[in-house]
Amino acid sequence: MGQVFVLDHPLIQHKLTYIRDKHTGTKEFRELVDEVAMLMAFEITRNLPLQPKTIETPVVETESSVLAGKKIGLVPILRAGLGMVDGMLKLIPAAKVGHVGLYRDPKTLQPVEYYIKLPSDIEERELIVIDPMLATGGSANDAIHSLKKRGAQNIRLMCLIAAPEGVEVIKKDHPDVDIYLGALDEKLDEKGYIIPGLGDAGDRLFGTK
Ligand SMILES: O=P(O)(O)OC[C@H]1O[C@H](OP(=O)(O)OP(=O)(O)O)[C@H](O)[C@@H]1O
Ligand SMILES: O=c1cc[nH]c(=O)[nH]1
Ligand SMILES: [Mg+2]
Repeated sequence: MGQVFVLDHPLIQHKLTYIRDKHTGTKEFRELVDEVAMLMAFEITRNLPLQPKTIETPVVETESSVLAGKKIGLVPILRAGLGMVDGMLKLIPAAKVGHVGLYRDPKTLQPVEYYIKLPSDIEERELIVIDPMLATGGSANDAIHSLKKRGAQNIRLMCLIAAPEGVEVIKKDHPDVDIYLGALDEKLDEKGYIIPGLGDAGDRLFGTK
């Protein structure tokens, strides 16, 4: 069964408060999402494998450690997932980036896929699907299905905020996928928005309405 990790580092929680605040404008919202994505990348890479490397310090030869070169792929769900890419690349600069374009139909709440472009070697990569919001779970669920259909073997999901409903959908349909969250909120409202949430992540990132 997939595990759910709420990354409760104080810096993440502090920044999330201002991300949620409706008085935070587009520029600051975008900067905060970028910073939180970087902090979450720090937590999510905690178990990356290391390999020994012999080096010389100015004083003595010693055996130290370097990353073992695990191949990582970031897969933002368009649009709002784009806001988290640069922050993650600051810590994982060698990652390749695939894109899945999906929007949620406002009436049916069903995801509609309109674009997909992935690194050619996704089956060898550890993929991290990124989206600020996991609401009904339909979008992330669909994105993960698309990746698996194309050969992905190893997938994790990282979101700023999730509703319990969305988490349950991913746990049920993709028990192999671990979920990393900045916060697990209370519920969805009748329009499928996360309560308390942050509103519409894409609109707040890009200044649209
Ligand atoms: O879990 P769900 O119920 O599927 O909802 C979550 C999705 O909704 C938002 O995208 P949106 O459809 O607003 O597209 P956008 O990023 O282009 O604004 C969000 O970024 C997720 O992708
Ligand atoms: O609360 C929500 C739910 C879906 N998409 C968003 O951007 N926000
Ligand atoms: Mg949106």
